[in-house]
Amino acid sequence: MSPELKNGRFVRQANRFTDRIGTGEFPAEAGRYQLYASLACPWAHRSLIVRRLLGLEDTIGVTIVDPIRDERGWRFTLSPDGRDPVTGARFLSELYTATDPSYEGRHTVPCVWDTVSGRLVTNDYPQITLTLESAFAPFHRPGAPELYPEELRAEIDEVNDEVFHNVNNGVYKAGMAQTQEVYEEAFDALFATLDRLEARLDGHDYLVGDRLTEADVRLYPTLARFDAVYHGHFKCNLRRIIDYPRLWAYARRLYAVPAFGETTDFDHIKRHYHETHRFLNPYGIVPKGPAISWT
Ligand SMILES: N[C@@H](CCC(=O)N[C@@H](CS)C(=O)NCC(=O)O)C(=O)O
Repeated sequence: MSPELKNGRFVRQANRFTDRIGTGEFPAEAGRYQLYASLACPWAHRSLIVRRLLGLEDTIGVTIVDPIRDERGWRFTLSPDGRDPVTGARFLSELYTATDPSYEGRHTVPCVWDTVSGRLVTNDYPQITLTLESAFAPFHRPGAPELYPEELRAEIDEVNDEVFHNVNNGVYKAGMAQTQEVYEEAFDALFATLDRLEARLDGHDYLVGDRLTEADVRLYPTLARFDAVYHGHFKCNLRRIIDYPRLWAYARRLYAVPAFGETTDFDHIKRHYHETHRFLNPYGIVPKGPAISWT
């Protein structure tokens, strides 16, 4: 990653491709779109969880990138011939360039490719899960959960906002900080929010409305990566998730759901961060621990 830094502060780039499936030239259709994801990336993890929860595996294909990103970016080296089976590309960047030859931002996952027009529709990760929940509703499996119900949206949005700034992106702000002050600010906000979430889960299995929602989908990927990566690599070490009894029980409860557990790959997670972020970990040594059982 080439972090976006302003005064020692990590400021995440805006999402460049923001067309929406279900509008205009991009109708929701089975077999038309391909999702590109890394099992290491928390933003991509959300979309893999929702695809699986809603039973969209046969509707939307997925290509998983190699967990290690080198100077050429995400690669399709998990395929036997090193090429994405859908587009034939070797690097994710080829999909970005095919869509906009002048694009100069980072080539990020998750993103969604349209096989009909041969271009990227979106790399707007907060919108991707909402699109799977709304535009693809006709393709959901019977009994699929409604993750963003109308009556809970205001509360879900409020929780998501705090979780995004202080937790999902908060760990990156702490980990990428280049001044002590910026680091401590992110660190304090992160643990203050984790404390609030711990209190919020008192007597509740889920964050909002006593049911599984988009709020849980967005918090979980950060919890899954926390003790294995963020605690050490990003210096988020006031406490671990296993030190929070309710958050830890909640994280394991979600992990037991196949859509969460089976999309959680600790090997990709640990190798990606420690081997890719050489500016934080110059020798690329991957820690052997921690010994934590999620089951
Ligand atoms: N699209 C967002 C979030 C997605 C994102 O950051 N994905 C990371 C992986 S966790 C990525 O693909 N990074 C590629 C790069 O930095 O070159 C962004 O641009 O910040």
